[in-house]
Amino acid sequence: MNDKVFTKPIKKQFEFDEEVAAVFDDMLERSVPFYKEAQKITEFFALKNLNENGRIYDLGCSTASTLLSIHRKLSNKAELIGLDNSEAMLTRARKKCEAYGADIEVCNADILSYDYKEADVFISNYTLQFIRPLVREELVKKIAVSLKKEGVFIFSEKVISHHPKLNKELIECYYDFKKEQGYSEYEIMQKREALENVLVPYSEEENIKMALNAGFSHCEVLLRWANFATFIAVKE
Ligand SMILES: C[S@@+](CC[C@H](N)C(=O)[O-])C[C@H]1O[C@@H](n2cnc3c(N)ncnc32)[C@H](O)[C@@H]1O
Ligand SMILES: O=C(O)C(=O)C[C@]1(C(=O)O)C=C[C@@H](O)C=C1
Repeated sequence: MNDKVFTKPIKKQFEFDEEVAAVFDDMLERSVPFYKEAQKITEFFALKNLNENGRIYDLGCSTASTLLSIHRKLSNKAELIGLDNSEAMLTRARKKCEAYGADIEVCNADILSYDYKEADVFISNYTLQFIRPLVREELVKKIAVSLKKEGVFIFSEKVISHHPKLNKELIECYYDFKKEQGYSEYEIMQKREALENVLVPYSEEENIKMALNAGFSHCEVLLRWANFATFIAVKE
């Protein structure tokens, strides 16, 4: 279904509710530049670092698109677990997994308080930005602790620049992308307002620093387009 959520005046802050979940796959493909490429690169590095009988967690799995793409390429036995706290998203995730006959566990859980088991890979695409900065680093620490030695954390985020002129241009560049995707100026502004104080992006450097502070030995960018980036953090 086509995303028309912001064609009408907004009444509340952005939420992953029924209305958003119903159009979410279209919203992401048209709102995140190179979304499919980010998913492919996530899939590649996730599979490279997954051991036989290993475990992958996807934090903020939404409709399970990423885990389904990993599942399609899986050659060994592994546990794929998606966590999300939006039942509207999870209903769609379960339907998709059933339709593809994919053995993926999707749970309604808060990624901040979940009791993680040891895992080979953690993924969190476009989700940390929705976690309050005060607790975001605590969550990344929890991920680092729960990863096996040599495990990886792959995450994608909207990013900002601390160079004011460049930051303004990055946003302009992004809005041009959205217009090309068929969003009107009105929809873009409405969504911008709804996301205010809900989506709190860090810069590329701040994301890397956060991962290093949380106990990862290395973190770098795998993919970046203007104000969107995919990172990999390695535990040694
Ligand atoms: C932008 S979407 C993620 C997109 C998805 N990872 C993908 O690549 O298709 C963010 C998701 O995080 C979930 N979320 C936000 N805060 C959460 C929390 N504290 N616990 C669990 N899920 C959360 C939302 O419900 C939403 O589905
Ligand atoms: O549309 C925007 O302005 C965005 O920031 C895109 C974005 C994201 O980056 O997570 C915001 C909310 C939705 O979850 C989908 C995509």
